Amino acid sequence: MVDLSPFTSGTGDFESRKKAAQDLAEKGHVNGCVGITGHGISPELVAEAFAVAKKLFDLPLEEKMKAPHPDGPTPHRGYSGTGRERAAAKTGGEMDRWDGLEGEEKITDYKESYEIGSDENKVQYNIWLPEEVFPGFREFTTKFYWELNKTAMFILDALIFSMEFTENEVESIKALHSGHDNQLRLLHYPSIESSRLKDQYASRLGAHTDWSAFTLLFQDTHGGLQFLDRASGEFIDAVPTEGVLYMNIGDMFQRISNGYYPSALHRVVVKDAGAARYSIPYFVPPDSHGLIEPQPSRVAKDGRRNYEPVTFEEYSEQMFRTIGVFD
Ligand SMILES: O=C(O)CCC(=O)C(=O)O
Ligand SMILES: [Fe+2]
Repeated sequence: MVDLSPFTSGTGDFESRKKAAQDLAEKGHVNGCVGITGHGISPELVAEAFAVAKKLFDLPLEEKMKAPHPDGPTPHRGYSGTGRERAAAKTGGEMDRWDGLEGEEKITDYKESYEIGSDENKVQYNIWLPEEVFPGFREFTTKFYWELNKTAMFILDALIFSMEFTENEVESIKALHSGHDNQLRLLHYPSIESSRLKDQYASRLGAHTDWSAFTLLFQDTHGGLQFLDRASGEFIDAVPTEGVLYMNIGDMFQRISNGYYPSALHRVVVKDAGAARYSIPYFVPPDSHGLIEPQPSRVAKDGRRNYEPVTFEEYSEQMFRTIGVFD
């Protein structure tokens, strides 16, 4: 756990910010993930977001399908129903294990999602439900998106501060994070029948890293999110804790930091007797055309550059071609 209130409160002096950043650097360096307190997002707003997500997923399928995620990677927006091919592909090996349990047909009904971005993003353009299907959905999720971006920018400040980058480097990294390429995802993992629960650690979302610079994650009380502990090779629970949001480093900040912060490998397993689970990830990538590269001051310290420059757009396309999934 890291307390980032010196960054979010607007009152943190240099010393308290420095301490918080050092704490972040020490803990985040281990597995690329930390729990964050003092993040500045009110519990009421988070509760409202979960209520909105539940209301959305409770709608009849034909209503949700009025904002369908298109085939292909762009835009990665709108509603994705359960059982899309890409979801199964993402869980790769772990689906086999799950399938083998009862020799049932491939289980596909385990996750549905809705992706939201900035209305100013013309490439990843939003796909909204007609207003009458869910009055207020667009307004609330847009407000929530920009509230989360404020916290994301404080976290970016803390990450940058913790790396002791030069002033020029700080400015160039910040300039790459306008917020218009972020992605708010509402996620629902339906409940799983007890007859299918022989292996309560069966997977809901296979192990992966995010492509973002970093990701914020809110989850309900059911648990299931796990991060890889790199030293032991074991997955450890990100225990749902009141007031805590989990932050994980993604592939882009791993590159920016020349690998100082590792991109966190994580997955979601079934817990809590297969109860339905809701979660809300918020991905914070750099703007798609900006060049992402290990910062020279860090490269000088490390004595080598661990990654070649790439834009987020190139990287996503490359990843998409390799694994055929969107995120
Ligand atoms: O549902 C979760 O807790 C994690 C979701 C996740 O890792 C993702 O969408 O990339
Ligand atoms: Fe993820």
